[in-house]
Amino acid sequence: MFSEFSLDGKNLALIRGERLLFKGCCFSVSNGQVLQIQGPNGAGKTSLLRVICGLLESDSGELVWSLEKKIADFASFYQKLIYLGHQLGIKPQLTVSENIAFYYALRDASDNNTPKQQSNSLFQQAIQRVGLSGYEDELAAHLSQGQKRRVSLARLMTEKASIWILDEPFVALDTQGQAWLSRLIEQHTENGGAVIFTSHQPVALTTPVKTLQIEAVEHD
Ligand SMILES: Nc1ncnc2c1ncn2[C@@H]1O[C@H](COP(=O)(O)OP(=O)(O)OP(=O)(O)O)[C@@H](O)[C@H]1O
Repeated sequence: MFSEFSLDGKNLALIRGERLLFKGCCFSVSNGQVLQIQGPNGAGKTSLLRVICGLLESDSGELVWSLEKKIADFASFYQKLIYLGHQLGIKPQLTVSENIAFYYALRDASDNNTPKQQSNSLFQQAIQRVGLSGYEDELAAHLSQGQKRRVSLARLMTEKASIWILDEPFVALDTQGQAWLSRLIEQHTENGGAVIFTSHQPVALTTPVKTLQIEAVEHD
């Protein structure tokens, strides 16, 4: 379903403030693969995700994106990724329905090919799939942390991004929510997508998971 792509991180190093967070960081991700970034608090996992998304620049090393086996510029790749960070990106003053409708409106604004009626039925399915049926008219501000996380994760179903970049996506989810997210990730990779995520916990997936350990650099 997704065109052929790969992303290679080569010898990346990052300094934040005066502190060298990591160096010599290498990884590779392509269609159908899952990469879990692990490491202690403050090692630089979120920072690395931000480097991958182009929100931070590494101090050395490079990221090599390729599409259909050809080296691609970041702008072409940017269209293909979605980043869900620590901030959930939901609007507390809007209801669950309105938040999810907003994601679809964003998607439709950049995609004239999906008929509106199709979006509406996808929208109902999304609310059901994230397990928030019955909460459609609840203000997001009044939801629990896990329910807010579920609203945020609905974006994964609205976008057609091939690479999902997820910072601690399992945080606050209950057992059923974790199983649902695991299945969503598996389905995405079965369709040829890729997922890069951080988690302090091991995650059970049927898709093989590559791991990248970020070690805190020793400072004197
Ligand atoms: N804007 C900033 N300026 C300077 N240092 C920063 C900035 N943002 C983050 N840092 C520092 O970079 C380090 C790595 O932060 P980061 O959030 O990437 O770690 P992490 O591995 O994701 O941690 P955690 O497991 O706690 O989420 C931390 O020591 C943090 O204080």
